[in-house]
Amino acid sequence: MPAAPAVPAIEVRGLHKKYGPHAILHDIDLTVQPGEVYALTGPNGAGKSTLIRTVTGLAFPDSGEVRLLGQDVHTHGSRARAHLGAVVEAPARFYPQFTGTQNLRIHADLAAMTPGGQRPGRDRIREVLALLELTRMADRKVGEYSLGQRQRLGVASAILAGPQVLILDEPTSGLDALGIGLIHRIVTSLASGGCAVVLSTHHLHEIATYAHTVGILSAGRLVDTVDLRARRAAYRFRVDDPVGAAGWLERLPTASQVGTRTPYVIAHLGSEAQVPGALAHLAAGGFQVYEASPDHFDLYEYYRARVEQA
Ligand SMILES: Nc1ncnc2c1ncn2[C@@H]1O[C@H](COP(=O)(O)OP(=O)(O)OP(=O)(O)O)[C@@H](O)[C@H]1O
Repeated sequence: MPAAPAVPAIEVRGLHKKYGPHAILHDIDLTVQPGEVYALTGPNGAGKSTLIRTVTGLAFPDSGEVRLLGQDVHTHGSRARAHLGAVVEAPARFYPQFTGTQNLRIHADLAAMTPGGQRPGRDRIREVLALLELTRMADRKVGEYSLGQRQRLGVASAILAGPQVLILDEPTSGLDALGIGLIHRIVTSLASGGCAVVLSTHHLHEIATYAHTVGILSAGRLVDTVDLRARRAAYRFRVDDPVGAAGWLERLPTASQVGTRTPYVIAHLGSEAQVPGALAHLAAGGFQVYEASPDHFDLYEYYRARVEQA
């Protein structure tokens, strides 16, 4: 019997939202699968935070629906959010007179109240503080934290209960370069364990290296969804005869979407493991190959063109 299709981690269908007379989100559809890192980007005021607040159930749509792991977040909120970790305000709100550890204990108590929720213990609190490099600050009052430290504590609280869906509004704003790398590593590691991650960001160069999908929101519309994994599968070969080499590479079963950008022939190969086979194939066809490299996709240039067109 074929396996049942996996339930998407996040499913947004036909979402519309207005603030007063102003339409903010128009007909948004998006799906995020378990293990996927989905980056939401777009100009200031495009509606990213509004979309994130609506997806987490903090704001209500005028029409459309949002499901987290199959549960409607607006009609079955506590069940839908049982496996959700989120930071929807930057920086997240904490009690400034309590320490980082005490604030996380409060979050642990809240996690225990969700349906089927278990209270993360002291070891887990220590673990997430260490993961976010906050051990040194653990027993200091949050009122004494810097902006970046509060931002990291927000992510610590979001991952405390081991979420299956993690939603972060601009998690790297206010962080230094090492802090940004830290968030990326945490997100990547959670996703490889099956957690679906949605994050909003303006940092295109960074997300281009690790997000799987990028949604471009412009004036409340999701104008494009870019599959970065497919884009990363392209390789380019500098050859003596790009047009002839393109015709020849098309015969290679592992090559697809073959094209030329003189002096290169470009092909999607699925993975790096296929590069030696492609080189051998080109050599067998009598083509001189001077250089082979990944054909990097310039997300920034793509984004700029897409937003200007929208
Ligand atoms: N509570 C509110 N009441 C009325 N209008 C709002 C409210 N929240 C947001 N808006 C409007 O909705 C639009 C989208 O705002 P939103 O904060 O979602 O954008 P954003 O893409 O997150 O922007 P940024 O990149 O600047 O953070 C803006 O025009 C904003 O003025």
